[in-house]
Amino acid sequence: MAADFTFSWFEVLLFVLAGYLLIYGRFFRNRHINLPPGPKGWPVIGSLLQCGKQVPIKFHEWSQIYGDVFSVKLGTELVVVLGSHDAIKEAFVKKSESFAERPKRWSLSIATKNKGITTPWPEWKHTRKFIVRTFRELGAGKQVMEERVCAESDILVEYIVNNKPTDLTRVIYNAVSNVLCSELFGTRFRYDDDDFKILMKTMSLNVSAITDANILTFFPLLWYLPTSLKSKFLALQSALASYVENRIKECRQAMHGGDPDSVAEAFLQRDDWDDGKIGDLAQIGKGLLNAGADTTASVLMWAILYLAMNPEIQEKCYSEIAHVVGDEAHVRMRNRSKLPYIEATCLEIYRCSTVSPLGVPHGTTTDVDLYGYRIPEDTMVLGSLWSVHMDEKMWPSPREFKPERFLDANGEVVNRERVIPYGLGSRDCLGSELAKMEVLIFTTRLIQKFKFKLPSGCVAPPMHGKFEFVRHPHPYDVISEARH
Ligand code: HEM
Repeated sequence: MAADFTFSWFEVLLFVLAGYLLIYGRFFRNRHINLPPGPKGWPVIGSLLQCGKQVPIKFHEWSQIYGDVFSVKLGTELVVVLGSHDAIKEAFVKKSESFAERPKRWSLSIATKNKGITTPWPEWKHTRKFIVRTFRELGAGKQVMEERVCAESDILVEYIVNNKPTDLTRVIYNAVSNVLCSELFGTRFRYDDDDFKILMKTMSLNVSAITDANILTFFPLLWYLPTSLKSKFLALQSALASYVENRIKECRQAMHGGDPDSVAEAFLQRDDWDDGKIGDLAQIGKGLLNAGADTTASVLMWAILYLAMNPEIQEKCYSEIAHVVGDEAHVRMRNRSKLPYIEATCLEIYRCSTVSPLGVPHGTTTDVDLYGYRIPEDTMVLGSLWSVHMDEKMWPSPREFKPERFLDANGEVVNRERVIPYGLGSRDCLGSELAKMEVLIFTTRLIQKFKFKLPSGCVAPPMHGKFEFVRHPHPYDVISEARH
């Protein structure tokens, strides 16, 4: 219990000293290594203050000063940042074995109980492979996934209030979370279901708790102190895990014995399944909810904002969809090649929104050489997707929203491989196939049904967005005018 811990000042001082000696032991070891260059930070806090609130923008500036690979001290943590497409490819694809871990840090280990996927858990490879296969079977094989996304996009349309300035964040979150629940547990929920409302509330609190708890990664000694940051973070993680565990138990009761139609059912049908593993499966499910809902919802919120701010682009998208599939049929993944302007618009949405600007931290499995520098084992490595997507040499006027930059003179889509919202390599986004489907089907369904406009006289929100763990747009109201 938090209140039972009392320390004298002398004990605190001893504790802090011991901790920093330990950490600086590592620092002195690293001093003799040929680390990538980077900004000089202060003792103890490193360069945290220089980063400010717009960390990816600062990292982009530093990559222009120090090069494609630079290092920075954040608190007590040495972080290596990869600031270009080439550097990310070199590390995460070509030297994937050395960069494939997640860093062994307390926040990650405690939050995941060292289980799940986004975790320094020895079994992550095995688990990841199984989930990718299950998603593939639900997606490509039986097309259950696409049907579910189409059905949810129609329900979303019903919930969107016409002609009244409205913030759509909540309904968009409901829709993408419901798709995830369908994939994970085989059931969707009514948006007014009490259990679903609790899940939504817990997930939204969890997003801020994860962002706030970042500081604990950079000052790991804080984990030993009974701070409210830590207790809030742990309480929300455990609430989410027990929610998932209850859904898995329901799923087990409803199992029909045929081909699995959800991730939970696929696990429950495995030969090596026993009920003692239910906690592990809950951690896996929790990880998928954490990783999949906020990111996808944020891309869709950016999409609506960019469309509302660019009526001509919105109309071009509508005309192409109306011409190729009409007003009623859903756009399907197989239609993509016939919809180059839509594909270009989605690429531009991904690029301009870059909702995961620094990806998920990687950890080195061994001392490794990169671009002539030496990176020590278990160093935190971040791929700056923001730098890739804001590279002026590749994307002139990178802050402008211009789908045309992805179309050549013949109207063919170009440079799609230079947009990497899902990362690269063996730890890239595990849910990317589902997410791509959701972004395409939801965005096109909304364009088919509505004309989005910013309320007259209203100033667009600041477009730099809020850089949290996920990059969100600032809250905004939009008018959704029904087309038919
Ligand atoms: C548009 C939406 C999404 C974006 C932009 C996105 C982006 C990313 C990125 C950048 C990473 C880190 C890659 C790396 O470490 O190099 C990642 C990892 C991950 N994503 Fe996504 N993601 C999205 C949706 C989803 C969805 C829907 C799911 C689940 C169904 C999901 C599950 C995961 C998981 C589990 C990981 C960690 C993989 C691992 O550690 O091996 N993501 N995502």
